[in-house]
Amino acid sequence: MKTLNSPEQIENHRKRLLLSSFAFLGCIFLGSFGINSLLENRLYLGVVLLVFMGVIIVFALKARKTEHVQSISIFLSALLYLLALYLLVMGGNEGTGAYWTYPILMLMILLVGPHTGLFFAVLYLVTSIFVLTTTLDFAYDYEPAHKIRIFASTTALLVLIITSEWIRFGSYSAIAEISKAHQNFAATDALTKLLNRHGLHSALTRHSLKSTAVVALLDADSFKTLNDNYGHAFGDNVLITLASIIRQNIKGSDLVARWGGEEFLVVLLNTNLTDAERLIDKIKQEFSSFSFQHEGQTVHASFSAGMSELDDVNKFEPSLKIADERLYKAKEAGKNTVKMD
Ligand SMILES: Nc1nc2c(ncn2[C@@H]2O[C@H](COP(=O)(O)OP(=O)(O)OP(=O)(O)O)[C@@H](O)[C@H]2O)c(=O)[nH]1
Repeated sequence: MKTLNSPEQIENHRKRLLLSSFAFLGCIFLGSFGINSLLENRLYLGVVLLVFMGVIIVFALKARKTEHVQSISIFLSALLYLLALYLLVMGGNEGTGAYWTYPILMLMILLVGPHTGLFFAVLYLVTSIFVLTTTLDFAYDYEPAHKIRIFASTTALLVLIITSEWIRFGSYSAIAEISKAHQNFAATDALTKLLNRHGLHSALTRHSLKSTAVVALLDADSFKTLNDNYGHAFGDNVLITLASIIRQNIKGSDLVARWGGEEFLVVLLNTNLTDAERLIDKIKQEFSSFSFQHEGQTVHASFSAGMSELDDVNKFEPSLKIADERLYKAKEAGKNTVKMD
């Protein structure tokens, strides 16, 4: 079975299952009642039921192949509304049509959810008041007491199903929010609030590069010494500051992640090595001239970087390897350096 990754996919899956089970039930009930009505010479009713059965089957099959099933669901709910109204007005077989409106109305709301479902429910109640209180020549002649019972039980059913749908939708929205928060949490580095490795990988797979991008791997210089001399909290502050300087200098569409302890990875989109080097150099200047304070003393930090080109998301790992090799060269060249070859 295909894995359902988002609440939206789960909701679409629920509707698909609902349509399939209704198509199955529809074949049994609409089919047998339709054929029976034809055999008993109730031509219109028989044709309506059989045509409806066909429509449901076609749409249930179509929904299996469609990603977003809401438009199909709204269309089917409108047809279900008309079918329920038809059964109420014409009375089906000797007035029993009204009984069949109950499952039909239930499905009409389950298919579209609480918001659109409320619209259909109110529409049905208003039209059924009109139908039950007006004398129509072609309509089934219900007993007055029967009319009141039909209306009262329909109202009770619709109120219950709409309420339960609102509750389901409320819990579903809460779960969706929690799930989103967990996804963000799993993709974010706690210290710098940048993406973490996992977050960058997933963000990158969502991108299809329109033109060349550049991968830059930045590594804070002599960070162990900074930690040893000024403490871990000071080191943390240096990392937070570097993260913030990078973020301020890149475009919203670029990606930046904390790659490891004191290592940051930047993916600059739609650019080339020359322009990207200019930008990383600017970040380097800004960072190295930043004055950190420690017990009245001013401390400066720096980073080294290696850069490489990326023309295909699938070639990320080889590009990263090249950037890493160039970062190593930058460290060997005396640190506080950017290497792009
Ligand atoms: N404060 C702080 N330090 C960290 C964190 N993550 C890793 N480090 C430290 O970063 C230091 C990295 O040290 P090394 O890998 O030896 O690198 P370096 O001292 O920067 O040396 P070069 O890379 O050659 O410049 C280690 O001492 C880690 O403990 C963190 O989240 N906060």
